Amino acid sequence: MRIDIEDLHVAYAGRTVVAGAHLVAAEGEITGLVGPNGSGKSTLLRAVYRHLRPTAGRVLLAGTDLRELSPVRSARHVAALPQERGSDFELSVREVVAMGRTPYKRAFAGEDAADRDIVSRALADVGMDAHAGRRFTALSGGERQRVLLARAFAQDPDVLVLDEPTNHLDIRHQVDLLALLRSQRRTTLVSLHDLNAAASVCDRLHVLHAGAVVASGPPRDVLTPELMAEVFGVRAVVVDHPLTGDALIAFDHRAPASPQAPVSGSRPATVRCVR
Ligand SMILES: Nc1ncnc2c1ncn2[C@@H]1O[C@H](COP(=O)(O)OP(=O)(O)OP(=O)(O)O)[C@@H](O)[C@H]1O
Repeated sequence: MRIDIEDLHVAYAGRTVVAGAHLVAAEGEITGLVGPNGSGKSTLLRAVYRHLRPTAGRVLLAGTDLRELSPVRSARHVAALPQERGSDFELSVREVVAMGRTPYKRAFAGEDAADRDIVSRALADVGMDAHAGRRFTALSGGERQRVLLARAFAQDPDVLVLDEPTNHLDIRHQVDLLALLRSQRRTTLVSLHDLNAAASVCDRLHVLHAGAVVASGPPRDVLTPELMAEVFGVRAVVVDHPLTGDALIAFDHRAPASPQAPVSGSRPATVRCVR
């Protein structure tokens, strides 16, 4: 199922932080959302997984406004890894992952064999099967992250919405997770800070800046040195990755592109939208 975001506006207490965003997450593709701190990535994703109500515009799931679906019906289609990584579950790891089956259960119905299989597979997919009996609150940040991803997988959604899923993960678990997302071929909308990870895993990228989408397209078309300077305020060159051939962004970690960071409320003048 595809997601269409049309003229989306989202505000906190009257302050608009996503202003007229348009983007498509195509069926079966990995669509990446990148942008500086505070550019509105999490806010946009919160509107997609219905944590926030847009002040204007729409989020369409296969052509239907998400708001027309009941919360249970939309939870069967869209699962999220939010940035709020619930630390207050006094539950075992397995119980947290089993919460992903809730949209399919009648009130007070227990797990059946199919649910147990799905939960076990989700735990194995994130490499947390050996920890199934542990208390969620006793896990490390990266382990919690993987359990919450397993909960999203257990929801068996058509669309995955992932806010910084590689946060806290060591490099091997980052690589495993990104490979898993690619192999699933599910419609995935994912925010990522690591632009090299985004370049290698995403079919298309959308760059958010000051609440607006300022560039969209295949990673190699979008992640240019000019965009890196104007949107992120850093110097970089883009080369071919010697192992994979993907775009590899080599940053100058010694000096920014300009003495001051880009002002978060102002949009770059010259970034070109690639469609
Ligand atoms: N719960 C909130 N209440 C009020 N303002 C908020 C809230 N959450 C975020 N904001 C503000 O909205 C703007 C966009 O924040 P958002 O978290 O969407 O950005 P982001 O691109 O995900 O940032 P980051 O890369 O730092 O995670 C920021 O100015 C932020 O301060």
